[in-house]
Amino acid sequence: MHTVPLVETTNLSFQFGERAVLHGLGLEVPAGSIYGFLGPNGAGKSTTLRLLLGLLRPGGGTVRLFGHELARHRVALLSRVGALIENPSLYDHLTGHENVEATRRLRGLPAARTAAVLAQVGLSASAHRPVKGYSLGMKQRLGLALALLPDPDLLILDEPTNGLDPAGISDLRLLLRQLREEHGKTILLSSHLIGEVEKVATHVGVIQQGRLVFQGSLAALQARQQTQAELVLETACAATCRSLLPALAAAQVVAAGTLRVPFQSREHTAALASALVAAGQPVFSLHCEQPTLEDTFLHLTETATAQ
Ligand SMILES: Nc1ncnc2c1ncn2[C@@H]1O[C@H](COP(=O)(O)OP(=O)(O)OP(=O)(O)O)[C@@H](O)[C@H]1O
Repeated sequence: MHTVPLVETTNLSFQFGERAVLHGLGLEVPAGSIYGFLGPNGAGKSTTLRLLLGLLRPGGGTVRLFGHELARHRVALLSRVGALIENPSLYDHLTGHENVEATRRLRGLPAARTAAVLAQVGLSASAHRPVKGYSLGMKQRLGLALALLPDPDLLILDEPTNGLDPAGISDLRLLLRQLREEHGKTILLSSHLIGEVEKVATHVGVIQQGRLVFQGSLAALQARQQTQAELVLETACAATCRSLLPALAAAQVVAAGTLRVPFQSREHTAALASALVAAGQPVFSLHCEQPTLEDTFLHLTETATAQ
């Protein structure tokens, strides 16, 4: 069954004055996903998230949320979205509970929501302490509690781990997973760190200079990573080996005695070793090097820059 993406942009463009910042973006955030929106600083992540929240008006293209056009049903659609775009604005001298209560009343939401969201973000026990004593991670969770007040179906979080220590990042990751798995939320979060996103995301979009250079499941990104594996061969004379064996025609001579060749399969590797020995060439070592997901991410963003 094909379900409508919760967020879908078509040919979305934006410019600040003369400066084009987004070029024909086609985001698709599947319902029930944690979508990691990745890109280096300045790539256009925050601008995109602002467009999704109706805080900026597109220069071209459309934004659809829950299958409906944002420009036409803005209020109704945004009532189903919770967002954390900058550091949450909190009253430091008030308690966590009082902070949530203030926003709840302002928005006319049921009284029971306050305790519910504080529990959801794991702050029930500290709810009656002043926020000025909270760690950055606790403040971030309180910000999330505010975003969760209207019980939104979709959460949009801009760099939610910014400034958090490793323990805070790990806590937040756990919380996001819980929100998805136990409360059915779809989460779109931006980050410039693939290492962070790969631990929590089910889907990934990579943006570079305002263009989407990859979009798909995390598994698809990992599959791309696997296709970039290379065999590294240490031998006596790399150039001789390459000229002797057709299988090495595409190999790269990286040093006098070292060749790199795209990895194909274990069988291909074994055949290559036999052919080298049969051709009288020594094989000092032959091993497979797999790029990390971070290498793949850097490669994606660097390739795009070079275009
Ligand atoms: N108000 C503005 N006026 C002019 N240019 C802007 C404005 N805000 C952002 N930009 C530019 O638009 C581009 C995209 O910025 P954006 O903040 O969306 O990137 P980002 O991917 O979120 O990066 P970061 O992680 O650094 O926030 C950048 O080149 C930025 O300098």
